[in-house]
This record gives sequence, C-alpha cells and structure tokens, in this order.
Amino acid sequence: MKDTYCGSILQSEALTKYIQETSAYPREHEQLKDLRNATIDKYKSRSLMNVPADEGQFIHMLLKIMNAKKTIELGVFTGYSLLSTALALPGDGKIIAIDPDMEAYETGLPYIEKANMAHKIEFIQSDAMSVLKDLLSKGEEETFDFAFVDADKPNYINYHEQLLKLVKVGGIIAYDNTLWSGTVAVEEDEIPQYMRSAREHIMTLNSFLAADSRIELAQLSIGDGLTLCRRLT
Ligand SMILES: C[S@@+](CC[C@H](N)C(=O)[O-])C[C@H]1O[C@@H](n2cnc3c(N)ncnc32)[C@H](O)[C@@H]1O
Repeated sequence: MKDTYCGSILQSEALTKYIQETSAYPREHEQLKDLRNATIDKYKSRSLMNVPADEGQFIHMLLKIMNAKKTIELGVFTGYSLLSTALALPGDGKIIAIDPDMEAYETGLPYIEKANMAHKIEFIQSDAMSVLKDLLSKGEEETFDFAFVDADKPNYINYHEQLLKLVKVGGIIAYDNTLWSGTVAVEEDEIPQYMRSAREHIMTLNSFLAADSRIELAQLSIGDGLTLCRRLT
C-alpha cells in the first residue's frame, strides 16, 4: 500500500479511493460534482484545494445537527465547501464568504446559482483579517454559529482570536489542513522544502489549540485534517 502527500499520509491512496467511491461520490450533490469537475478542468492539480467529497459531506451533516443558520468562511476558492455549507443551511440562512480571488469564486458560482443557493451567500473579495475586524467593529460579536477556515495557514492562529469573538458560545470554528498532508507526523528533513513553512505554522497552531481552555477540541483525520473547536466561554 502506497502512502501519499496528496491525502493524509495516515490514509493510503487505496483507502481514500475506497471511501470516496463507495460512500462519498454516490451521495455527492449534482452541482457539487459539476463544480468539482469545472475546477479540475480549469485548475488541474490546484483543484485539490477543494475539500474532498467526504469532508464536504461531514461539514454538511455537522451544520444540520447544529441547526446552524449563520456562518462565515475564510478561503473560498471555487466554492466546494461553500456550496456544501449553503446546502445545509435553512432558506433564510446566511454565509459570509471571504477570498481575494474573485476569478476562482466566479468559476464555481454558476453551480451555486444552479443549486439555488446564491441568495444565502455574501461574497467579499478581500483579505480575511480586514473583514473579521470590520465585522467586530460593526457589532457582529457572538452572532455566528460556525466558521470554516481554509485560507492562508500562517494566519490561522490570528484568525482564531477574532473568530472566538465572532462565534457564539457553543458555536464551532473548524480549521482545515491541520495534518498538512500527514507531514506533521514526519521529520522535517523527510518532507519537501516547499511544505516546511506551512507545516511549522500548522504544528504551532495544533499545539496552541490543544492548550486553549476556551474551546473543546476534536481533531479529525478526514481530508487533510479538520480540527473542530467548540467555544466554551
Ligand atoms: C484551499 S483554498 C480554499 C478551498 C475551498 N474551501 C474549497 O473547498 O473549495 C484556499 C483559498 O484561500 C484563499 N486565501 C489566501 N489568503 C487569504 C486571505 N488572506 N484571506 C482570505 N482568503 C485567502 C486563496 O485565494 C484560496 O482561494
């Protein structure tokens, strides 16, 4: 069995393929499938930035269990996690979606529109930190049920402080890529140079979150690693 840096190193390529083909792809919403394929056509290997289908389905189910109504997403790309989220929210649900890359968002937008989900989304073409600060200055503290963070890894730890103010007590902040292709469990000199800096930031974040008494924590080895933080105080 071959391990890979394209999925978690803890999960073999064969196991990832089995999960997607047996459970995830047969259940994938038509517009999510089309959005993923449009992303592959345009972005080739960069399409791996979309969350995988099983992770999208996990987020979707989590939001329904929580009865989430208002969420925020940092790092949209072509919108796979965004559409997974929108499909889980009630008709009057709302998502603030932030990404400086308008072209990527517009690549996925036709599929979001076809799924009749565009009315739930306020897309802000910007750097995430400035929007978080703006929301706090406008009195949006403790109004979000859920936050999904899939943007620039070095800033996750800074986003955490702002999101702890924006998310309600009992709400969840979810951080993506917290296993960084499994490299967090490998010696630095064994991994490619280009992955080392972000790996360092992710490892610092993981240790920080583990020691943060303001949250309950669950780190899942789904996709590239997803850490759920439930605000306690
Ligand atoms: C891994 S992709 C997001 C994938 C997306 N969640 C999905 O499932 O399709 C990361 C995105 O973060 C965005 N990004 C990078 N720096 C950012 C920042 N400072 N603020 C907001 N988004 C940022 C990039 O433009 C990119 O589109």
